[in-house]
Amino acid sequence: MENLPRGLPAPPPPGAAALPPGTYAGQVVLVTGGGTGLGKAIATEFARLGADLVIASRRAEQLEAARRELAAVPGAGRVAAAACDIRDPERVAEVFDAAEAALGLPDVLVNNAAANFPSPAEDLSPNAWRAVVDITLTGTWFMTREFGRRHLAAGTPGSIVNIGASYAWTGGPGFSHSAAAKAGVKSLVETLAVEWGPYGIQINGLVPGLFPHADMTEDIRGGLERAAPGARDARQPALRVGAPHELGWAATFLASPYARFVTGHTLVVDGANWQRRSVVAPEVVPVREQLGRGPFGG
Ligand SMILES: CCCCCCCCCCCCCC(=O)SCCNC(=O)CCNC(=O)[C@H](O)C(C)(C)COP(=O)(O)OP(=O)(O)OC[C@H]1O[C@@H](n2cnc3c(N)ncnc32)[C@H](O)[C@@H]1OP(=O)(O)O
Ligand SMILES: NC(=O)c1ccc[n+]([C@@H]2O[C@H](COP(=O)([O-])OP(=O)(O)OC[C@H]3O[C@@H](n4cnc5c(N)ncnc54)[C@H](OP(=O)(O)O)[C@@H]3O)[C@@H](O)[C@H]2O)c1
Repeated sequence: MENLPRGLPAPPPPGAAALPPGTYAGQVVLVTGGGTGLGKAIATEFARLGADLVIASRRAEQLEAARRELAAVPGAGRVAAAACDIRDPERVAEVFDAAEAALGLPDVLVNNAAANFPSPAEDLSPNAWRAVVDITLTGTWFMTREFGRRHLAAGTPGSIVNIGASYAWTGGPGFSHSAAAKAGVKSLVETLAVEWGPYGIQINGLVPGLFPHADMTEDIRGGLERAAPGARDARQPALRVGAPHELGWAATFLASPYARFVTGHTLVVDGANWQRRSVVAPEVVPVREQLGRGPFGG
């Protein structure tokens, strides 16, 4: 038989559950950025397993639409939406107050919200840098801090999943702000797993590879189109990109009772794309050129 490359098999279809039904019944799960893209896919898998959900991000209208969708997932518990800019620690505390009053202190926090746009490093204004680092790293810290303090005060266990990116290890040409912030997010996982483990708080990272979805920002979509026009599957060792529900399965596993001894770990779900380095890698194309920018200062 011919040994043709076929890539990694497709996952089971959306709607299948990776854990026993009701794994999260009676548990409250808070997902930042749970109204769009991968955050919504992650929230969907928690809903399918019976969780009560809180989704939080800035745009109330889009959150409300997602809230309705999530409430309709078979097996879902109650679903609440909270408009929140995670850069604002007071608003973050209010969201936890409201969640506690309505559903109970979240047992699981998924720090999924992040900000990103491609740019040559030398073009970034101080404010552009701050916007990305403040949302991705500092916002993640504000959410984590609030969650940790409340569990420490109550003497209850909890589980945190931080969504990362593989350029936390490799660096991210064209994404200097986001790569630096994601490296900080990964470092928080490693620090807090040790610091809060004695109090029963588990924290892991979860890194998506390339997971295209309908909510991708125009900037990211445009960068992707320029860098990888057409056949994206062929550019992955798996010969396919990720399906958002696959990431949801990984998140529900990491925060579940079946992964209680896994902490301080970052799981990469990318079909080994980030390992694809070689001394004869493809020709170097400067970031300015990849982004269709003219000479700096020109
Ligand atoms: C090399 C390329 C390869 C491509 C391959 C793709 C691979 C894909 C990999 C997949 C990885 C996927 C990973 C993911 O998907 S991560 C998730 C991506 N999703 C988001 O980022 C959603 C949220 N994003 C936002 O709200 C906004 O984009 C930002 C982050 C801006 C925050 O909004 P906020 O309302 O807080 O801020 P602001 O509007 O007041 O702006 C603040 C400052 O920022 C400057 N600013 C804003 N935009 C740009 C810009 N485009 N170029 C240069 N600068 C820009 C702006 O001028 C201002 O600076 P100044 O004027 O005051 O100085
Ligand atoms: N898609 C991929 O291929 C990929 C690859 C690697 C890593 N990731 C990571 O996966 C996660 C989700 O990304 P995505 O692709 O699903 O992108 P997305 O749809 O653009 O999601 C970003 C979410 O974060 C929320 N958000 C942004 N700024 C916020 C703020 N200040 N306060 C509260 N919420 C905020 C956004 O909602 P509002 O705008 O309403 O606030 C949005 O729901 C991110 O951590 C990203 O870095 C994605």
